[in-house]
Amino acid sequence: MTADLSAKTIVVATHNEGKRKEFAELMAPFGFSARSAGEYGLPEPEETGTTFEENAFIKAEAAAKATGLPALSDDSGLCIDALDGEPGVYTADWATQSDGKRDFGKAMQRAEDAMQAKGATAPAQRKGRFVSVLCLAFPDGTAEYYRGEVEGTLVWPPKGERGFGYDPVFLPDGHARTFGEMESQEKHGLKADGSEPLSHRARAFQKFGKARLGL
Ligand SMILES: O=c1[nH]c(=O)c2ncn([C@@H]3O[C@H](COP(=O)(O)OP(=O)(O)OP(=O)(O)O)[C@@H](O)[C@H]3O)c2[nH]1
Ligand SMILES: [Mg+2]
Repeated sequence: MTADLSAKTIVVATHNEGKRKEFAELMAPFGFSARSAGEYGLPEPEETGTTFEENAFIKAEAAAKATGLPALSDDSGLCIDALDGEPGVYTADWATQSDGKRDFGKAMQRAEDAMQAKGATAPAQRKGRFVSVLCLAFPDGTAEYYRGEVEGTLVWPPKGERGFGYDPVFLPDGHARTFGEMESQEKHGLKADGSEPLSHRARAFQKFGKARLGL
């Protein structure tokens, strides 16, 4: 297969239901059939990279090779300035328990405790960003990357029941509500006027859409 998307089928190389839902909503207007790696029964590859790009490539390449289809992955995380960028690529690991299940209540508490230990109590000392790197990989081994970031402040206690992961403690700059309090369209919907969307993943997806989907 050549490195194009003319077949209008793409594997969403994720096992995270929250991401799968966001990608399905983002891709629907472009007429793409988007099935996730989980739906293809693919195993979750080990993310051994030390950068978002390396891990995004591991996931997309594995899915493209296994299915013979173009695959789009997302490697993302929360980088907190007071913690020298942690948890960063280890954002999911901070939530992973000894039984392999994820507990984001505990992960948010761990981030909070780490900030408290650094004396980061004032909002200005609690800045951070969500980062998303998308990798589009083809069965022929070629790959390309799209990065999106959103700046914000870490708040405590968590607020809101929507979204996933650390959304309830992330207050994006210029907004009065956390990601956890926002409707999905407000968090990651593309804007009709083409202006920049809000979430890190939507910002990366907008770049992917401009390069590949005729956005
Ligand atoms: O509150 C959040 N709002 C978001 O918008 C968001 N995007 C990513 N994350 C968290 O960052 C880690 C990524 O790890 P990650 O890229 O390895 O993904 P994952 O392991 O969940 O799925 P997969 O795509 O690898 O299969 C995971 O802990 C996610 O919960 C977010 N948290
Ligand atoms: Mg992962």
